[in-house]
Amino acid sequence: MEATSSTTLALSSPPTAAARRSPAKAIVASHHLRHSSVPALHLRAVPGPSFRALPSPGFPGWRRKRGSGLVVRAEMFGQLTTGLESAWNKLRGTDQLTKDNIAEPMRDIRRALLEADVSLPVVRSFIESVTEKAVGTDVIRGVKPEQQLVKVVNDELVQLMGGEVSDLVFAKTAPTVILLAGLQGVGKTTVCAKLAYYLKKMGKSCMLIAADVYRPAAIDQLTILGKQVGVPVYSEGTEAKPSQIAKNGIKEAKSKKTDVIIVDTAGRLQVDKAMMSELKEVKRAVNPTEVLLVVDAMTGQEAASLVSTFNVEIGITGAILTKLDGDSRGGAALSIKEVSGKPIKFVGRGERMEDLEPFYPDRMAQRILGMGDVLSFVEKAQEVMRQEDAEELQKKILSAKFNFNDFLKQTQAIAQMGSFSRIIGMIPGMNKVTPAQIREAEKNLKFMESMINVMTPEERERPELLAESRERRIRVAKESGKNERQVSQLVAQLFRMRAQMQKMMGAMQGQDTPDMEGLMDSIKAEEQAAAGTGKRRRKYGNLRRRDLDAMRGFRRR
Ligand SMILES: Nc1nc2c(ncn2[C@@H]2O[C@H](COP(=O)(O)OP(=O)(O)OP(=O)(O)O)[C@@H](O)[C@H]2O)c(=O)[nH]1
Repeated sequence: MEATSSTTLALSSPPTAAARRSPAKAIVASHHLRHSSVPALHLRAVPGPSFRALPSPGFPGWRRKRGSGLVVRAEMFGQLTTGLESAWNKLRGTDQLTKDNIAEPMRDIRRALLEADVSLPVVRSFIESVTEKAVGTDVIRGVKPEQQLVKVVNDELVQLMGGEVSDLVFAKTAPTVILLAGLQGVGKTTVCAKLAYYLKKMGKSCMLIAADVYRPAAIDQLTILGKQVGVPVYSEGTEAKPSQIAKNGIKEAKSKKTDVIIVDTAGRLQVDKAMMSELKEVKRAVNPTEVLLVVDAMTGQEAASLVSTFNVEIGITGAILTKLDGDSRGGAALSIKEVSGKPIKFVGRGERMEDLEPFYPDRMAQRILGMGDVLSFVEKAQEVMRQEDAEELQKKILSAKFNFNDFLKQTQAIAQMGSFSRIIGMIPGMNKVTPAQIREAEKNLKFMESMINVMTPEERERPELLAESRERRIRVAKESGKNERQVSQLVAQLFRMRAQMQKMMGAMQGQDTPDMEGLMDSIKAEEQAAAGTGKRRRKYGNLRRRDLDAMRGFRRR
């Protein structure tokens, strides 16, 4: 038995004689960004009776130790993890992520991905989007640039692998038919049984259909594995046509009210016409809910183009990636979704029946980076920052200090989140806003920004300066190409926002009981009264006067 402890460990060089006598001494915990620039080999230390021979890229020989009481296994995608690490190391001592200082780490990431056999177009678009996001990321207090880059890379890796976990789809009315395809030796027959075992644990009854008639041993193998997991296997030997076997098998499964039927099909050494047309025929005969292509992780980006080819030829719903426990470099896991558009639904991580699990892009990304702790630290820091920002804003509103910087920050935050129109559409009750109104709102935002941009830092900080000084307003108007009245309106608008926000915050905090009705009435009246109507003129006839009143009112505070 293995894997009771799963601490990720690293050796910075092949073990010395002393280290071989005591492997534990040679192991350095890697739960933090390491300083070493020496490529580290990722190992998983698990208690066990022997020291198993395991893949050791770059350090042949030393893994043959036996009887040490320690089982050491290469961590998945260890080489890729190591390659990425040199990227983080290059950012040490910097205090920000910039286009310049990120160039070299991005080259390391690019190299690491290519060495991991990720397809070139995928690498290119990945690098582009990580660069763009990393440079545009706000600095979070307490978070180092290298940690921030880890987080950006993690998020992009998750997206690259499909974002969400792609669940198995079940037919609305049973049985669900799963058709498995794949080249010879990829682990298809084994996956049939593993999947049945997995579904059985979910409480589903299963049946396996042996439709691989070209390799008699495959039928025997499936029968044995079926027995092992306690699932019936339907077979008709090697004489019948695969499509007919599958049809008959489904009939039998239906009579037994089986929930899920898994059809094992023949594998070939390479994609050929005969294979594709036979698969098409079986697919037509069984009308499957899922068609899953089993691919071998060791074949790297080749696996991704296979998924693409099968999808074009027969139409598939997803892939199952086997042999991830081996010395695979990660190219398949990282390329499949992006290259083929089809998700990886399961991964095989060993030969045992329980070694099949759903594919979780986020867990996979974390395994690749080997930095779960850094990621959660950055996430927490982001959360704290959001909270601090909100608290800061709240304080400012309550003490009537909401200024033009805050105003700008808010509008820019909206811009960052996407176009104004999309944001408006998301606000409940706001979806009746017409496109013309949205365009108008966007224009207004730009209009206001142009005035704020020419204010001095002091004026932005203390809008009272503008309220009190006509010269300042005239200057802002001149520099922004607007007129004095427009600047006065903007200043008055900020004071009105302060008043409204303060009243609402006060109400939320139970500090006073503002005249909410009056406030809402006045907002509604302003919205309803169309510009230039008699009602609007009566109520807001002297807009300049009202603006000045607002400023005076707040100057007294
Ligand atoms: N290490 C490891 N071995 C696996 C995994 N899945 C399958 N295998 C092994 O790969 C070998 C081939 O598996 P099969 O299931 O016979 O492959 P197949 O695709 O059905 O092969 P054909 O019937 O010839 O098309 C077997 O020795 C399996 O035990 C896995 O996830 N990890």
